[in-house]
Order: sequence, then structure tokens, then C-alpha cells
Amino acid sequence: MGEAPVFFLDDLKKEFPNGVDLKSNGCETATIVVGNKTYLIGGNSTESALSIGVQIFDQSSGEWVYPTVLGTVPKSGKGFSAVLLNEDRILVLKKGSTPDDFAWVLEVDTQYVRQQKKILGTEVVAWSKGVRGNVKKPVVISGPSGVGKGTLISMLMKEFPSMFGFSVSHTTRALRGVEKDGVHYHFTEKSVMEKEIKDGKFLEFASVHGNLYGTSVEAVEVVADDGKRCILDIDVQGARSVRASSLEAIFIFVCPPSMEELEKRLRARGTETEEQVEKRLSNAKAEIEQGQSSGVFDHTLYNDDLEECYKSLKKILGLDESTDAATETVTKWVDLPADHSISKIDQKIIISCRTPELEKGSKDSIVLDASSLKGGAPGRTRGLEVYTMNPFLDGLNGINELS
Ligand SMILES: Nc1ncnc2c1ncn2[C@@H]1O[C@H](COP(=O)(O)OP(=O)(O)OP(=O)(O)O)[C@@H](O)[C@H]1O
Ligand SMILES: Nc1nc2c(ncn2[C@@H]2O[C@H](COP(=O)(O)O)[C@@H](O)[C@H]2O)c(=O)[nH]1
Repeated sequence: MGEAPVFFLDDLKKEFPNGVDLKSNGCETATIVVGNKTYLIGGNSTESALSIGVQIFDQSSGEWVYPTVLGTVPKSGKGFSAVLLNEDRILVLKKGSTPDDFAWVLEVDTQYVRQQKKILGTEVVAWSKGVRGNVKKPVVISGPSGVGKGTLISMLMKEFPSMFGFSVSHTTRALRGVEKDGVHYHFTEKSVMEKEIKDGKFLEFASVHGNLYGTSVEAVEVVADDGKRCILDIDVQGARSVRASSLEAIFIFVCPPSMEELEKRLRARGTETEEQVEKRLSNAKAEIEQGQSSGVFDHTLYNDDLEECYKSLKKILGLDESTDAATETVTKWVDLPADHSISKIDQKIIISCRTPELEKGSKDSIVLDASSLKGGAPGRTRGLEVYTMNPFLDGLNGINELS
């Protein structure tokens, strides 16, 4: 709770309509009313003057609230516009920004935000970057230690380097000889990771074989930013948490042909001490049971013959012989003009340039179609579509999809 600049309060009492811009110390802000709360987006961020701040004026208590802000906070730019979508999220458009950075979503009452409010006991908002189109669902791969998850993932990434990206987990376990920090894992201190978990930076985390492991929201986001399909190698507890989150994914459980073969592989890998091997083997029994009965997994793979198992994995992921290994997911955006106005019709946001050329009819408006949004915090909001429309032409004849 806190005090906000008096003139904001006075301005807000005038009951501005949603999306209207106010100016504070040269800093542009947008206000959006959701129920009895007014979200003031922009102005001073409590974290940094370089990122977009959020404050909430609660009309029922007459108090200003500084919410816990989750997700990657967009950097402030040349100002922005905001529009309410579905009463639970606000679309924030950054003026004059680069094509891959102009659409952001501030979640104010989504399932994820409500869940986090309960956990953290504070007011919460969550940022999620808007991504055009639908990158395919992330893939969660689980299974007991030594079954061959890492081997299968390496094969996939080698064959389809531009299609898949690996979610680099955090762990408190010690680095193995060949591993690189930031590539195989982010190796971290327990106290640091616990603090980051508390701050809501993790999509999931679990204690596995005596160490803490977790997938940060950022680990998944950087893969989506690259236009790639994310692969997560996590244990069954983690898979269950992801299943309960808003991240829509495909869940695959990998089973060994027998416990004897699992032990053989784990020992042959030679990366664990005898004590650790014993621990991993005894945990494997419970994991296999849970993996086959929990209802978390969409598919089970038996990794007996590696090549056969890899073929089955590719089939599940829709990668047959004819799939072009070099296929890239290209997400093209548009340059958002700095000087624009926005209006909303159903789930379509019309962005019109405030330029003389437009008045003469020589420029197009941009249409953002938010009717098929998917995903959201933690992670990206996918499914935004972009069109251009010449306002001086009638009907759909004037709409061109950007490709
Ligand atoms: N089908 C297979 N047949 C024989 N050996 C295999 C097979 N699949 C993987 N292996 C070998 O088993 C060992 C363990 O595999 P890998 O490291 O990929 O397991 P993992 O499931 O990723 O384990 P962890 O969960 O501990 O990271 C490796 O030495 C690998 O080469
Ligand atoms: N819940 C999570 N489990 C994870 C994550 N990253 C890895 N793992 C699982 O841990 C074990 C052991 O891995 P190792 O590298 O020490 O052999 C393995 O089953 C992984 O799947 C994570 O981020 N979250």
C-alpha cells in the first residue's frame, strides 16, 4: 500500500474512460478500470525507471496499492496505449517499438494471477509478452534418471536445430565434469533459488534425488522468443506442476525396458557416486508407478532400442520422414507508429496512424485480432494476429494479412 501522486488521484476521480493517457513528470501513463480497481500503467516503476510500472487505485478502500509484479517487465519506450481484454488482462502496445517488442499483456485477474495472489497473499499482476501466431506446444519429457531422456532430446535438437529449444533448468546439484553452466543447467545456490522461487520466478520446482531443480519462467520464454518449440526435461513432480499451470504442453513419459537395464545405464554413464546411484534407483520405482498412473502424461515411450524409441518420439511430435529439418517458425510483426490512436471492436484492436497521409487515405490501419489468444503468464501470450486494413475501403476487401 502506498501514496500516489495527488494529481493522479484527482485525475482518476474524473472517471476517465479506459485507455486514456495521462502525463506525469513527462512520463506517459494509461489507466484501465477493471471492476473497482483502476490500473495505472506507466509512470514510476518501483523496480526501475527503465521499465513500465504498475500501480492500482482501489476505489473501495481509497488506497493505492503497489502489486507484486510477476513475469518479464517490458522496458519503457516512447509511451504506449492500453486496452482491456476479457476483463482479466490488459493489452499494452508500446509506441514506436521494434516489431518483436510492441505487444505486451498485463494479466490482472487470470487463473494464474488469482493462484499467485493466494500463494503470495498480496495484490499481483503478471506480464506476458504477446507473440504472433501459434508456436507449437512445449514438450515436457519425464522419466527416471538414466532412462535416456537427455539422449533422446539431444538427438531431436541435433536433427531439428531451428525447430526446438531446450529449457535450461536451475539446479542446486554440483556441476558434472562435461557440463557447462547456462547450457546444461543454471547451477545455483539453494538460498538464491529459494528466494527466486518465493519471488514467483519459477514455473515449477521440485526436490529431486536430494537437490532442488526448477524451470524458471524465463527459461521457457527465451525459447519462445527465438520462435522455437520448447523442450523441458523434468521429473514427474515437476510435470504435475506444469500440468496444473497455464502452460499448455504435450507430456511424454519415458519408461526403461526393465529396472536391471536402467541400473546398467545409470552405472555405465558413470556420473554418480554409488550412494547417488542407489538413491536414483530407489526413486525410479515410485516415478515409474506415478508416471504410468497419474494421468499427467499424454504418451508413454519405452526406451529399449534407442533408434526405435526416437522414431516413436518424432511420430508423437508430428515429425515424419518428410519434415524439413530446417523449417523455421518465422514470426513477423509490424512497426507500430509512435503517433497513433486505438479503438476496439469485439476482440479486434484497430490502430490508426494520426498522420495527414492517413486522412488522405494513403495509409493503412493495423488490426490486432485478439480473439484466439492462448497461453499467457507464466510464459508468452500466443495467438495474436495482425492485419492491415485500409479504412477507406469497405468490408474485408480492405484487410490484408501480414505474412
Ligand atoms: N536405448 C538405450 N539403450 C542403451 N543405452 C541407452 C539408451 N538410451 C540412453 N542410453 C544411455 O543411458 C545413459 C543414460 O542416458 P541419459 O543420460 O540420456 O538419461 P537421462 O534420462 O537423461 O538421465 P537423468 O535424468 O539422470 O539426466 C547414457 O549413457 C545413454 O547413452
Ligand atoms: N522438476 C524438475 N526436475 C528437473 C528439472 N531439471 C531436471 N530435472 C530432473 O532431475 C533429474 C535428475 O537430473 P540430473 O541432471 O541431475 O541427472 C532428472 O529426472 C531430470 O528430469 C527441473 O527444472 N525441474
